[in-house]
Amino acid sequence: MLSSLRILLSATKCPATRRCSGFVSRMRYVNRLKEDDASCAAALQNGRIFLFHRLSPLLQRTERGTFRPAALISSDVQAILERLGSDGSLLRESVLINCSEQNQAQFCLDVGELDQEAVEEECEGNFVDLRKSFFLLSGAEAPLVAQGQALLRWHQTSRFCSATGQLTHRNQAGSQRVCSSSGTVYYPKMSPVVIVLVSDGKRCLLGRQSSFPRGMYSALAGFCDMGESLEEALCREVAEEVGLEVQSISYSSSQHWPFPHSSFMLGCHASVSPADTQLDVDHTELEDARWFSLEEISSALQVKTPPRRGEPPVLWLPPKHAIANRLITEWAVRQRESES
Ligand SMILES: NC(=O)c1ccc[n+]([C@@H]2O[C@H](COP(=O)([O-])OP(=O)(O)OC[C@H]3O[C@@H](n4cnc5c(N)ncnc54)[C@H](O)[C@@H]3O)[C@@H](O)[C@H]2O)c1
Ligand SMILES: [Mg+2]
Repeated sequence: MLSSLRILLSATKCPATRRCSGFVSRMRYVNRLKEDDASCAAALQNGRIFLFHRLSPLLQRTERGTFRPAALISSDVQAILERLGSDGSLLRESVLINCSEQNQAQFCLDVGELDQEAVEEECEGNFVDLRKSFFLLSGAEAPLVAQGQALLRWHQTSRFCSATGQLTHRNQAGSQRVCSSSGTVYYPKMSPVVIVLVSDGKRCLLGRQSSFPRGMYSALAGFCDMGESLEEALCREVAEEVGLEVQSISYSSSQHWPFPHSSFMLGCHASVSPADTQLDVDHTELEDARWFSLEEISSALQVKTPPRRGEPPVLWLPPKHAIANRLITEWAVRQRESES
């Protein structure tokens, strides 16, 4: 069946082509910080720090009433830590995220050992659960916070070598951990996940798990099994979850997703024959799956905030930064074009 699949690759913009100036030197700088502890320690002194408390990012409200992640100056964080009774070594546990377009190294730090309210007061912000943050932040900021949280989570759950049981030690950037006994090097891990928007040419297919908020539907997704290609995983997941065989696949884009423990989401579109759209939903995986018309999707894309408790249920979709939203939006645009 796979050999008959049509696989179309879309030309996706490289991040470097968005703004050419300085991209190469910034990336080389970040790479150097990962490899050279002394350079990274120096960069930390002049860097920006994104604070987390038990993996929830610190957000500040802007004058316009929107939210942004607090990017604090390193020396300010040091002063705050000292005022709150930390011995000062905590700052060195910061983990390198990236480098801003202003050439400032960006780090994340979890201050979960300090009193949450005291830090919030000092920093004039609030620690907000990451999932909630995703609905509050802009497109550029959410991935940064997600990356920071994923790195911090990895460090918090990788303190011991899984082969020897001995402690592991991180480098200054936090880009790797090394077993103190065997020298085995560990790098942050992601699980590949395929996410697919299936269409029958007129409608698109969305599903919901019982754990989703009321009324929310998303594209079908599933973890890739060991040894599988992206296409094989996609066909298997669609077959398992809704009992359909896809005919063609086109790649859209990818995304790092911090839930449940860092996934690498590979986003695709797929089509099924209009003559073969009868769903056979596996209810152990999905509470529901349905075909939605362009009209239904267009109005769901307009829903900006989830319905409140007591309000009538409406279809709503994952937030803008979620690749599911992108796939659904892409489908709606193409569908409008083909129907006009
Ligand atoms: N960013 C987005 O737009 C978006 C949208 C939908 C789903 N997702 C993510 O995709 C992920 C996968 O979707 P799903 O839950 O439908 O997957 P799924 O259909 O593969 O079902 C999940 C089950 O797969 C098993 N599993 C196999 N390998 C696993 C691994 N490496 N880690 C965890 N569980 C594994 C577990 O039993 C788990 O309960 C979810 O965690 C979700 O956060 C992201
Ligand atoms: Mg699934």
